[in-house]
This record gives sequence, C-alpha cells and structure tokens, in this order.
Amino acid sequence: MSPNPQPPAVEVSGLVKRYGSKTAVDGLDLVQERGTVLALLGPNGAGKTSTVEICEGFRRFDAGSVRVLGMKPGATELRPRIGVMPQGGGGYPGVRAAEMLNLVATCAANPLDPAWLLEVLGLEGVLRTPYKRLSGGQQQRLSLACALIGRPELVFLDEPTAGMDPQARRLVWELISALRGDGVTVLLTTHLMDEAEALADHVVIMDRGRVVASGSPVELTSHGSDDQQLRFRARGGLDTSLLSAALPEGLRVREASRGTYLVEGHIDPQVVSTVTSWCAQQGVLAEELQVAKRSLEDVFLELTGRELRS
Ligand SMILES: Nc1ncnc2c1ncn2[C@@H]1O[C@H](COP(=O)(O)OP(=O)(O)OP(=O)(O)O)[C@@H](O)[C@H]1O
Repeated sequence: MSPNPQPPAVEVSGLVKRYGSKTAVDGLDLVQERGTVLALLGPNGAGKTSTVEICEGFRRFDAGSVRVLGMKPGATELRPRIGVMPQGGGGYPGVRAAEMLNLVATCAANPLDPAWLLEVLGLEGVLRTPYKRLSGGQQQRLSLACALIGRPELVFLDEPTAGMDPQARRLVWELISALRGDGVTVLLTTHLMDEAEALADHVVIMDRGRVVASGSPVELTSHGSDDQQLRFRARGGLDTSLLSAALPEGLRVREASRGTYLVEGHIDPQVVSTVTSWCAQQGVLAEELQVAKRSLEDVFLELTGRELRS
C-alpha cells in the first residue's frame, strides 16, 4: 500500500442542502476516483446543480462533509486545479467569443492555446461574435472552453450539452472522452441517459435530493449477462401474477408505472408470443411492444415509478 494515497477527486458524505423549508439535497453520499467521469443523472429538481455548486465552492451547505481533491470546497489552492462550466453558460454579454476565452486564459499559469481550443469546439467561425449573439449551443461550448483553458485536473460540467444540436453534442462528447484519456477527472450533471451511458465510468442516479442508485452503466442496466426486457403498454391494473404464471420460470413481470409493463430475463420469440396472446385473452392490445436491453431510464423508472424525463 502506498504510504500517501491520493484522496479521491470528490468525496461527499451525508450532504444536506436546504432552501428555506425545501430540502434540495437530502443526505447524499458519493465518492469519485481520480481520472474518472462521473455523471449525476436525474430529473429537473433532483438536486444535481445544488450538489455540484457546493463542490465548486459556490454554495454553502447545511450538513455533511465535502472534500474536493482532499480540500474544503472553495479553498484558494483549489482554484487553479479545477474548471467550472456553470449551467446556462454564464458569459459576459458584450464580450466577443475569442476575447472572452483569451481573458480567462490570462488568469491561468499554463493555459492551453485558445485558438486551438476554439477550433476543437467548432467555434472558429464566431471568434468576433459577442457572447449575447451566439446561439445557446455556442455559448455552452464557449463556456466549456473557459472551463478547460487552464488545464484543470478536475472539471465540473453542469448539463454540458443542454441546448446543443446533435452534431455539437457529439463534439462535446468526444472532447470529454479525450479529457478522460488525458487523466482529467470530470464530474458532470445530465438528465440525458444516453449522455450518461456514453460518457460515464460511474453514474449516480439522483431523485429528490437522494441517491437512488449508483454504479457503472453496465452494472446499473444488467441483472445478468443475457438480461433483456420486453416492455409494453396496455390498460393499467392487469394481474401480472397471471401473466407470470403463463411464462417460463425465471422471468420477472411487473407493472413499472400505471399501464407500462416489463417482462425481464431471457426474452425469446416464444416469450413475445405468450405475452401477446395472454393480452389478447384479457381483451387488451399490447401496444408499443419492444424488446431491448434495460436502459438507465428503465432503472430510474423501476426505482422511482416515474419516467426520468418527466
Ligand atoms: N436558490 C434556490 N432557492 C430556492 N430553491 C432552490 C434554489 N435552487 C434550487 N432550488 C430548489 O432545489 C431543488 C433542487 O434544485 P437543483 O437545481 O439543485 O436541481 P437539479 O437536479 O440541478 O435540477 P435542474 O436539472 O432543473 O437544474 C429544486 O426543487 C429547486 O427548485
């Protein structure tokens, strides 16, 4: 064992954040190892931004402990070592794109080349455009550039691809993967499961200020190696124990939310056929029937009884 093990990049324990009578973060625990990408995934209002802003040192908290690179959030020594991309951009309205990035670069000891970073993020065509005239997606990318220009070891990205078109989103995903390849630690928030699935080593699913599940995307979405699910919609309140009895043993059947049914396990053509004929016997039509691997959306639905997007 090393005599001086490095502390985790982020260590949060029993974190509580209240706004008046509203508890936004309710006893949250998480540990992020260095050099990994962690995604805080959850619906609007889950407490993701509050958590990240506390780690960034921008918000006070009511209880618990938070350590960032082994230090208290907001510690002066942390400033040059972390990069922050706040939700919604946060740029100066009248400043031109290239000026803004150059300005931030002058604050860093060993900045990246601003022209290179602007090109990587597809912003070379808007260098002289004032921030307020950039599209939402361009503002987001400029904000990401500002977070990265100082070569931080740890970056906080709050909904980094919100408002971006698919092409820009892809660019940002590639950049985040490249950062990880360079050993940078990335803590991001998102309410997009595909983003979390594509980028994260570790996903923490939050709902109502609490962690409802955490693990790698594979750990979260698989019960076993050949696990799949058949999902269909029909009238709410069907007796799933009857369907279960009609199916081979080992399959799990449940009504995940009203009118949405899941059959999980090894799904073969016979299972699909049994489900549709069982529905026919009940006098209902199985709609939107699909067979797929479990997604993070399914995991969330399973844990909370609600859709992640709602
Ligand atoms: N400054 C504030 N004053 C009062 N309530 C707040 C404040 N900031 C956040 N909240 C409330 O705390 C809860 C958690 O908000 P938070 O922004 O942390 O969640 P989130 O998961 O990041 O959501 P979003 O994806 O919408 O940003 C929400 O109910 C929100 O309305």
